[in-house]
Amino acid sequence: MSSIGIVGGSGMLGSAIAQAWLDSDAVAPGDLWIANRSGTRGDLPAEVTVTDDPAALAGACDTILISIPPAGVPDLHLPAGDKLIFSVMAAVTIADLQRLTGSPRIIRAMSSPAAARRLAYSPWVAAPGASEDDRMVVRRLLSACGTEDALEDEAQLDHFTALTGPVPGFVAWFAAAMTEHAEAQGIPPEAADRAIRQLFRASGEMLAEDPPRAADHVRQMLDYAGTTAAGLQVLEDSPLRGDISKALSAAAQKARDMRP
Ligand SMILES: NC(=O)C1=CN([C@@H]2O[C@H](COP(=O)(O)OP(=O)(O)OC[C@H]3O[C@@H](n4cnc5c(N)ncnc54)[C@H](O)[C@@H]3O)[C@@H](O)[C@H]2O)C=CC1
Ligand SMILES: O=C(O)[C@@H]1CCC=N1
Repeated sequence: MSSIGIVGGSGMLGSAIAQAWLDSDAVAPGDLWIANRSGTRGDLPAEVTVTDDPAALAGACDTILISIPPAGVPDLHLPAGDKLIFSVMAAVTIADLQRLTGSPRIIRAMSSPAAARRLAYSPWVAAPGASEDDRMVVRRLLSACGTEDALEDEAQLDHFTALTGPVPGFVAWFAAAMTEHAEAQGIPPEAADRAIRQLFRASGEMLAEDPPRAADHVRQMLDYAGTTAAGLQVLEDSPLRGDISKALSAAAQKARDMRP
């Protein structure tokens, strides 16, 4: 593969993606460029080129991933001609990316730091100027980070910014609530912590298997009509489902409000 650069490649998400690419051999270290604010290498292998100049990276690389905070976008100088640009930034639209880089070949994705474990979910939307080859390149690069899906409606990426961008994100809130409940019952905090971490590890693996789907698991437990069903019925009768939807909508709205 030709050179590929990550602007913001030492940040939380950019470094996770770089690690996935290097670990999976999707990108050879000698083909990878990283731009960050300081130009410092950190733990990156010596063959990776590190720069504090995004324009130099854009000059050298055929494919450029942008992963900087949305607030930094107005100050970013990244003339890219017609190179392939792809972004995992929240809030920054395909139109913004076209204005920023001048390139028509844009693919906008959402991903997550779970990429470091090759467990990210990365939905993406291509601009009309992106070719079939461009789509294949990005599909391969995002597959190296976990699973990916091509979508048609760019607006849905704001919802994925809420749903799957943060890891463990909203799931951590449920784990914390269960841990607090266990502690409130007098269970020693260390045991409560270990118990709930193990529960979420096992649940994650079981839910990743398909089928059954999450809703089918719930239905099976309700049908079993045992202890779990008694608790689940309290949730079913509560406003929690609507509140979860409100929370995810607020996060998606924040992404829309953060447009640079
Ligand atoms: N951290 C997360 O969980 C997720 C982050 N994202 C998105 O990823 C993007 C990056 O987020 P994080 O990695 O959390 O940020 P971060 O703050 O950890 O890292 C940002 C990186 O960008 C570099 N940077 C900033 N401005 C730059 C510039 N003008 N030129 C070169 N390098 C520059 C910084 O040196 C740093 O390495 C954001 O747009 C965010 O919305 C998306 C999904 C999840
Ligand atoms: O919380 C945030 O703003 C970032 C974007 C998506 C996930 N984390």
